[in-house]
Amino acid sequence: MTLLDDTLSAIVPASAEALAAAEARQLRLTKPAGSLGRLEEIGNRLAAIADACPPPLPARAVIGLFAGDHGVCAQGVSPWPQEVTVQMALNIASGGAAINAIARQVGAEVWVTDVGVAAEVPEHPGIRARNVRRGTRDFTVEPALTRDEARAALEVGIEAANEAIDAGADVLLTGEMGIGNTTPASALIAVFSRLHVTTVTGRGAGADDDMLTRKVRVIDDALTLHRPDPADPLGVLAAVGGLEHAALAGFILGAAARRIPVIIDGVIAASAACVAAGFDESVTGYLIAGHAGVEPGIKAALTWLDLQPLVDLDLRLGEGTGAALALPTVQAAARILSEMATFDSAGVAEG
Ligand SMILES: O=C(O)c1ccc[n+]([C@@H]2O[C@H](COP(=O)([O-])O)[C@@H](O)[C@H]2O)c1
Ligand SMILES: Cc1cc2nc[nH]c2cc1C
Repeated sequence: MTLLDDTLSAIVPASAEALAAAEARQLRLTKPAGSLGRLEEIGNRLAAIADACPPPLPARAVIGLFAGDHGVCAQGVSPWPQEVTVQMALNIASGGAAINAIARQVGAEVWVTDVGVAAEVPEHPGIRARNVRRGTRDFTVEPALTRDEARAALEVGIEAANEAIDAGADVLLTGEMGIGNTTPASALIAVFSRLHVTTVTGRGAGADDDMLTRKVRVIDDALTLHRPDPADPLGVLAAVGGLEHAALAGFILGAAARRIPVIIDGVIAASAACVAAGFDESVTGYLIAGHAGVEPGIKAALTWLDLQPLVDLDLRLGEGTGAALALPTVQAAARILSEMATFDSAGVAEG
């Protein structure tokens, strides 16, 4: 058995009993029924994930941030040069990126992993060196990855989840950095959601009209060339995915196998969540969608996964920023279920 097989066999659906207990408890807390809106739904989801009502407070957060490069950049799908991936990975590892500022604010750790950066990444105490290959192949010409490479990258993500949880993390957040990675993200979302490429493709880190048109054509051509089968998620990843997309899918699977909630970030994370759900649809019960974002693929993917985003700040950065901003809301949802008095205990009359 491989780590991927072991992880998949450990995943069970989130608990329907704990969900029902949390729904019932919400009605006994000192507030009009339903008055905390979607916060109640998040709390109930946390109960189902942990199989406990009230759920434990998700106090120790680790953002698994995976960096990778993309052969498809040769087709002119990003306005940024590929070397920005390694430069930003180093910036994040040194604490100077947006995600570091937000993570400090919300009390989350950022774990940076090189799973597929094209350039040689200098040794850095803040970067976990797990490079599977130096960037994907250009998927307009050949599959981005072999199945073995895709599996290896998935397992890098599973290992990161296990290490974070073993170190005490009780909530995981997804982050990534990779110039060009919105192109494979849209390709993956098109495959799983069965929506047209134009519906799920956006401007990424700043594509103009011409570049957006090219991006759609490039993805369309690749899907025609490879005909990826959504029933074979490893094959889909290999055909049109990315190393960080694979690692993020593994990170999600690893969390679900350990019954730990995962807050997903933007379009890259949403595409990885589609891959993870392609392996086992019960994974969706362990997910919380951090934010709505600007990329159209996010909405398509979240609809496919039956998730609603928590915050909506017109973000289009990635790195895990939207997931990190959602963390305090998720923590508040858990506290509501565990710390509020009931009508009985507080002696408050019921309506
Ligand atoms: O998370 C998102 O929704 C998101 C939306 C647009 C851009 N990004 C980030 O921008 C980079 C990819 O953009 P691009 O245009 O090079 O494909 C990559 O580093 C992502 O982290 C991320
Ligand atoms: C500067 C820069 C920072 C990023 N962070 C995530 N994606 C990014 C893309 C660019 C270009």
